[in-house]
Amino acid sequence: MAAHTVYKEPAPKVDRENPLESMMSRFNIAAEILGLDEETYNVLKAADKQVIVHIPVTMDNGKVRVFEGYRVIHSTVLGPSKGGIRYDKNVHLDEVKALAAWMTWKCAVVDLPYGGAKGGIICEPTTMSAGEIERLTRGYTLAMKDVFGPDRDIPAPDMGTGPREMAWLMDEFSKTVGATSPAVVTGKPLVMGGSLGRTEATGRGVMVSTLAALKKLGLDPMQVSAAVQGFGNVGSWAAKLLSEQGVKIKAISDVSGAYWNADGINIDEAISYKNAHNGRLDGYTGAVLMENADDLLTTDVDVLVPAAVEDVITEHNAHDIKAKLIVEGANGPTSASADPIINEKGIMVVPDILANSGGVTVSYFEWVQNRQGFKWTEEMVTERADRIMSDAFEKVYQTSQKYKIPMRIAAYVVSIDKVAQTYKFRGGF
Ligand SMILES: NC(=O)c1ccc[n+]([C@@H]2O[C@H](COP(=O)([O-])OP(=O)(O)OC[C@H]3O[C@@H](n4cnc5c(N)ncnc54)[C@H](O)[C@@H]3O)[C@@H](O)[C@H]2O)c1
Repeated sequence: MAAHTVYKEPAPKVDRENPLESMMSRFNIAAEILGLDEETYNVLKAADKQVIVHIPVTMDNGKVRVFEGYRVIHSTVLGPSKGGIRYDKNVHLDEVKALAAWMTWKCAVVDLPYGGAKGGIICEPTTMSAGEIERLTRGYTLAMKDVFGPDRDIPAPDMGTGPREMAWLMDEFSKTVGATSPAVVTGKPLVMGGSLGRTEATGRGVMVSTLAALKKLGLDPMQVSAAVQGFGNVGSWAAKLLSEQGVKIKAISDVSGAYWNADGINIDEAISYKNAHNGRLDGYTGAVLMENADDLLTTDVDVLVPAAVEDVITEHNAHDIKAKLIVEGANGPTSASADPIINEKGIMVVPDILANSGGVTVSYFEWVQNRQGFKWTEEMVTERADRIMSDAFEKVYQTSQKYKIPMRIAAYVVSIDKVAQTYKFRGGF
């Protein structure tokens, strides 16, 4: 059976579990459960297209620097591909490939008519001027003009990029095709076709899926405590919305450290503090600074929300986790090697491809609004996104019950099954 195929890829440059291998090991388990035939397995495991470009940019000192950029289209079986663009010095093709495949599964699990893609440029945006970043973004867009398109491939922000870069991308693409094309990219500024509700969408989806999971576990949100790792867009919104539902947030963290308060942290206060201090919690006095920030992950709470970076829950600390529920706000916060330990302990995991899919769902709404030429109200966005998240959670949960498998594998089963069935209908060569 094809699912046993050994999958070999070059090791990534970074010193952590290869994200592509992590993704493939879960993909393989789900493929085996589904009894995926060899043809479909081989089609779905490989990226459709990998584009590597070299972008010459005139730097402020007058010299030309050449940057390497990628766009990986993993699949367009369900529709045009969708996925963010990352600007970071550690971007490497393997990671982009893994992230592109994750986008395929993420879009499929929430039933969006999208395939998966991801892009990236090896650069250090924090050391570049706005002008240099603009020229880089426009150069990348021009280089990708035949890849991007509202019906082909729709980028969005990721690490190191935001509404500003998406505005430049939209403008450059529009000039290239000779027509205003807002639907070519999502995550745009609100004034130029961005969607209401996008900022909080991922954190909101984390909250909705946490409540759905607590219900299955028979736990009352008013009686449970939580720890949230990462206090950026996803972490701070998840913490705020969960605390509004009565969950006691006992610990939060960011790059400055982890902060603990047994009586519950006042999240609105912590967000105001962060906003007034350059986006960081350094010196926050509403909670005690924990000696070791990593202890947040193993602290005594009911719910753990990793919402910062990849590979923080590993075979080394999974044994010590006390939470009954993990809701993955971040992409890939749990190494594949930790999965068996977590399953053994009976911890329920709402996996990343389900828990943080609220973001891409509202990106999809942005694309729909751009194509409709009609702006939805915030209530419309929220109500529709919440329904999509609840339905997706229920489908994954029912699949986990049916096959007696963990939620993570169930999410892959739901996604792969949808893409595989569609592939069969569309047909190969
Ligand atoms: N923003 C979205 O809509 C969205 C959607 C889906 C998935 N995600 C994923 O969620 C995660 C967070 O994204 P974001 O948009 O909130 O990023 P962000 O840059 O807004 O925030 C990241 C936060 O994590 C903190 N952090 C970084 N390293 C840390 C560490 N080692 N320990 C504790 N905290 C640390 C930072 O200080 C910051 O508070 C990423 O994995 C991202 O891919 C984001």
